[in-house]
Amino acid sequence: MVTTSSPDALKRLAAERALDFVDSGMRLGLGSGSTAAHFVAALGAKVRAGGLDVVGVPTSESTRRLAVEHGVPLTTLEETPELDLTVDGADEVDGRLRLIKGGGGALLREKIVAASSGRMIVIADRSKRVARLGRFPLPVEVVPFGHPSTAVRIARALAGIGLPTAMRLRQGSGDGPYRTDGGNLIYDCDLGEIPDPETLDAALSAVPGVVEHGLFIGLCACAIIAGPDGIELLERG
Ligand SMILES: O=C[C@H](O)[C@H](O)[C@H](O)COP(=O)(O)O
Repeated sequence: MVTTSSPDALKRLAAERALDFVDSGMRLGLGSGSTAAHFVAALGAKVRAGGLDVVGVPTSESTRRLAVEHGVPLTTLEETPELDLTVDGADEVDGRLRLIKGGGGALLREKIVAASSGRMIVIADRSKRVARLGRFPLPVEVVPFGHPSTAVRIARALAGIGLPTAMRLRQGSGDGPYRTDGGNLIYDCDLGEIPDPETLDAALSAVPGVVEHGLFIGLCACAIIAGPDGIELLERG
């Protein structure tokens, strides 16, 4: 039984539980964000203790640095195109294991790594579990070339399926817009509840200039959700 409901303690609890799914010899995708950081730390501790022989592909430069710091051996998708398991966080998870990701800007590499994995497990605290996706602004990654024009076409695509069109270009910590690890830009879309994520997925993917978006559909096989009363395991049937 968990004695604290602090979000960070719950994130760590979910991350540590994910270690049960990791076996020696596995090729792992290493997610990004604060929950995934707990997993990388726990994984590194087990590797350093000599109990685990794994390699990992990081989904962001920050995860790469963290993995090095914690002694997790790394590889790349160029060297290791197929992975066994990815463990990653999420901004929202619904009951059908559909996700919104990309709050930290790592959605493109995260989706490539998850799609390259035999299995994706999401780790999250209870606040991420939703009945319907969309309260969290949906990140849409676009190439810098002509991005205001791409934004107009994203808005038209949203309006075409009856969704709100409010969006904003994500700002960086200094001057200018936020840049992803791949040098792209992100528009965060305030959609509210998304009635049909699959239709939205198709509509956004069809806009030239959109590199990727934060809806992850059909990728997650299992979610480990930690709450003050314990862990809930959601698995795809
Ligand atoms: O781009 C960031 C990733 O999709 C993260 O996994 C997601 O934002 C969840 O992050 P956190 O575990 O920090 O809430």
